[in-house]
Amino acid sequence: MAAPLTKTLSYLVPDALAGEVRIGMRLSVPLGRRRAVGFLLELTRGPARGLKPVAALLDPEPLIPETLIPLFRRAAAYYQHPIGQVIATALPAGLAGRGEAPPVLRETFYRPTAAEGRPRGERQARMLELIRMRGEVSLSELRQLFPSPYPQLKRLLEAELVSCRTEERLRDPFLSWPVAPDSGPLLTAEQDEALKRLQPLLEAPRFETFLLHGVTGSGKTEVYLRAIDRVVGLGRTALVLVPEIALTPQLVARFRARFAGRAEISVLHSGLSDGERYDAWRSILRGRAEIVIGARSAVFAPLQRLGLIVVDEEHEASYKQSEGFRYHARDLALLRGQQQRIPVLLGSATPSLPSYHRMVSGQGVLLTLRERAGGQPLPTVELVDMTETLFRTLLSEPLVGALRANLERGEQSLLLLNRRGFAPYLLCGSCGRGFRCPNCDISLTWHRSEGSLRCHYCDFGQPPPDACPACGGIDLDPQGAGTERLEAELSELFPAARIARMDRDTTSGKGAHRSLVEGMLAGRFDILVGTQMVAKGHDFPGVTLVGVLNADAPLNFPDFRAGERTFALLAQVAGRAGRGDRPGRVLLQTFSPDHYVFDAVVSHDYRRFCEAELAARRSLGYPPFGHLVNLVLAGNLQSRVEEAAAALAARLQPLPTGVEILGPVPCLLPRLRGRFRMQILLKASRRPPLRQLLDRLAALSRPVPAGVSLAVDVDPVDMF
Ligand SMILES: Nc1ncnc2c1ncn2[C@@H]1O[C@H](COP(=O)(O)OP(=O)(O)OP(=O)(O)O)[C@@H](O)[C@H]1O
Ligand SMILES: [Zn+2]
Repeated sequence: MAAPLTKTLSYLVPDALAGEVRIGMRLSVPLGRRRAVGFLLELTRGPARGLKPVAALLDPEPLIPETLIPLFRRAAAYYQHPIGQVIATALPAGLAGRGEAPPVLRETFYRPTAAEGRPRGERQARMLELIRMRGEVSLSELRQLFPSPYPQLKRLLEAELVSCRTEERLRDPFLSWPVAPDSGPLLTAEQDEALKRLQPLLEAPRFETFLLHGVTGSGKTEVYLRAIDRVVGLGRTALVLVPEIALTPQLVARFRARFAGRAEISVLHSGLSDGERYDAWRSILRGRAEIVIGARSAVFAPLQRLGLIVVDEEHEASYKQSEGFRYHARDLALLRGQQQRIPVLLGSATPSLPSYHRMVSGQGVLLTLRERAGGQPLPTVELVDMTETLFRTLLSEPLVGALRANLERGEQSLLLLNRRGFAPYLLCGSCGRGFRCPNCDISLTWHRSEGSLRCHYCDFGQPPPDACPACGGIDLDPQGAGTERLEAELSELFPAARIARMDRDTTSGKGAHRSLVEGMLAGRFDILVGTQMVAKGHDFPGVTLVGVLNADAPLNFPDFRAGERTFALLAQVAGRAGRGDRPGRVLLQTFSPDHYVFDAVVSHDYRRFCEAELAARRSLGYPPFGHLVNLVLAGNLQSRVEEAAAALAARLQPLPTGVEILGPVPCLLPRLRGRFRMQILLKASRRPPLRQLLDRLAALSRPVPAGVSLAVDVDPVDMF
């Protein structure tokens, strides 16, 4: 059911529907006194006693392929989430609700007929000219160029100067990035070797996990392309998961260029409307797309005859959904591979510790690319010790010098400061009062160009007051720096430089991110400033200098993964340097140059970092050596949430042997969007006792009182 029920329900199929009903269809069924949407997961024969009849079938054909049903079942059980809501997450929006599918779009196309002649009206004549010139023009385009074109079109049709045809339109706006077909470079020896290892499983699929660990710029994408080419050539389909599709225009373009005219690619991205998602789902289901590229939820794409799943940048935290159904797409990709008996290829320059650990403990095949594809060296990485520079300079002298030299040589630079806005705080110069979000109780960030104080968690915003509400003082001081301030400072330092900024604020508009990428590729910018977005996957051959402003900032995050995350971020951003003909240089500004993370980044030694980090995790029993489940309670009344957390912790006793309970304690963000939050962290070295405890939790009637919500986060990734 598309309802928060943990169990599945049985209904009777009335004789009238028996001929048409099939697994994977949506049904309208009675639930209590109302009607609800259900998903048909299983058909059995048996006694009908006590069963209510199905009211209607909502789909003429199954909407869910049978192969996905075991995935939904396992995911629901593993993440302790109602199966109906699991399915609802997978399906295009709207289909789990009242059952109304978005209308199928039809598009009309106009073509010239053989008839010669010129219509009388000026508008008609211009339309006809366009249609003749182009051979065929769609109604939607005509509507854009000629508002309300219908009367003229009608006359053109009547005069038999044009003809028209209508077809079902599958909407895909991602198809506009221009591509030139390409057949791919000669493989490097390492790429070739990796493909040889993959080959047998592409030909005769069975489940296996491959981890492609390739240094930045080693050409992992090329390995995916060749592997998929093989899969498609054998008549099977492939699924490619990427962390965030809107930030991956280059990868998508490479796929489209390579498969142009040979295989249909369906791109599932966040810019799709509900209708477009529905179209994409249907076209995949009907086998019209051989290759599907998409973010997290694409792991459920209804591909048939699947032959390979690729998970690019598999270390990315965005593969984990952080609310509702809290699944991890990489883990579900592995599960799907196992269920459908096909290989799964994980790729990254900085693989996650769990994936790396799987390989070294023999649960998969490690494929390594040690060299960059064009033979370029990895960039040199240098530390700038900020404890030795003057207090409060944002840009150190060495970094300014390197930027200047790069500008003089006409080479591009990229700067990372992982904080958007102008300044993280605005403080009253007289009394020191700051401004906090009324909903989340954290400091508001000063966005100068927007003229507002903004919360980065709930997006609350307010204009800054003219005077301090506490003391009436009028000089409010921005403290610290974000990307907006960095951009401003750079423009003062280098007035002639062409500077662009890439962060959530500058890329929210349609096509904005893409035009920044295109601008960098075309050499229209000298310096690109941004948050971690600039570190992701870009292949800008012109960039020779990378600078990181607060390289140690993420180390201070109170999370056992802080080291792993910092390493990944720094290694990834460093890897943007020197990908073209000229060598790259990286400067990391840090207040703690002695931290072991920096050794690993400077020496590009991923393995040594992993070994050290794994040893630490092992001694503390953290993943991948232990398993975590976070229970997050939230509500409007603090005392209620506290009491509920204490009561729940008590009800979990006695704990199965091997399970530890940490808390209840307030969450790292004790208030978020106006709700108070407490967490109970469960930790175990083995899964079975943890599972046993979760089953007990699921069986509790009313685990939390009214007014308090409970979220179960299995394998949490962000514990804020
Ligand atoms: N065999 C090859 N010969 C020459 N160039 C290649 C070859 N394979 C890939 N390349 C080029 O090398 C560059 C880097 O490739 P790609 O972007 O796939 O690297 P990557 O491994 O994904 O890097 P990162 O993890 O840093 O994003 C691209 O410009 C690509 O076209
Ligand atoms: Zn807030």
